[in-house]
Amino acid sequence: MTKHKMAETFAQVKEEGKKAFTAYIMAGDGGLHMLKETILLLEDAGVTVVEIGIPFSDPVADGPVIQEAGKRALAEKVTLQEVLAELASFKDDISIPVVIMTYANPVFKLGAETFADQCAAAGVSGVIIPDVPMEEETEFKEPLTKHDIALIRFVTLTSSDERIDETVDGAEGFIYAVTVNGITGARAGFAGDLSAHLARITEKSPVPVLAGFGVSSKEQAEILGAACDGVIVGSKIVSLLHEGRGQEIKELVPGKVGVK
Ligand SMILES: O=P(O)(O)OC[C@@H](O)[C@@H](O)c1c[nH]c2ccccc12
Repeated sequence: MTKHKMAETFAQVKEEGKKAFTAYIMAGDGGLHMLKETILLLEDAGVTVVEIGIPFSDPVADGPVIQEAGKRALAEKVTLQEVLAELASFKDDISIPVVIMTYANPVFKLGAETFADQCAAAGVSGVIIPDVPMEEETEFKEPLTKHDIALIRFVTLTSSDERIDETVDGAEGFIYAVTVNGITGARAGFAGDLSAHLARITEKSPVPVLAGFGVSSKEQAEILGAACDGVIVGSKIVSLLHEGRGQEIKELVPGKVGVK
């Protein structure tokens, strides 16, 4: 798939009266052979997009749950290249768009061109590199653009209006709207003005705006989703999969807006 295909998927979800639901998983947690099965389980659960994390030794933005999953995956010696090769082997058997989440270092090591080529061969629609700010994205973006793969940008709670304008200008795939100040992980509550913040970004953005960090229940997904185009759920999904409770993931995914 490509970023244009991903855009079609988002449009279809909207047409169905639903919000997008992106599920983050850690590649190699439980073994790389589990990847296809896990993606099919997410598809069945009604997930819109799967965000596949690549295990990394120094995951600065990851909270404890994702860090532990990364350690388990690293113990399996799973690498970026292996994940992309594995994905390529079954890409025609899955139907939801795939986004790769990796830090800059593994991409540098592989080379941005090779990385983009291998993402294309793996049918990847988008890439998230959280430690690469917009100002430094060009060398990653150019080779991805050749393959019609999106480089996804972040907006944070502290982004000024001016910064939001710059970020949405030329944004691709979707905007990752970070909902808390800090690292990933489940949280009980959010700032009171979060919905207004999300609505403001959504109004400005040419691509869907998805809210992520700390979303761990269907109720939270519904509340945040109401102010933007959907949510991203990581730690909760990673925990459920690790505990062998993958069947419960469907209970996190909201149905049609306004229908309980
Ligand atoms: O785990 P949470 O709080 O549900 O948040 C999603 C997040 O885990 C996932 O998108 C992610 C994992 N590692 C990251 C690093 C940076 C930004 C985002 C991420």
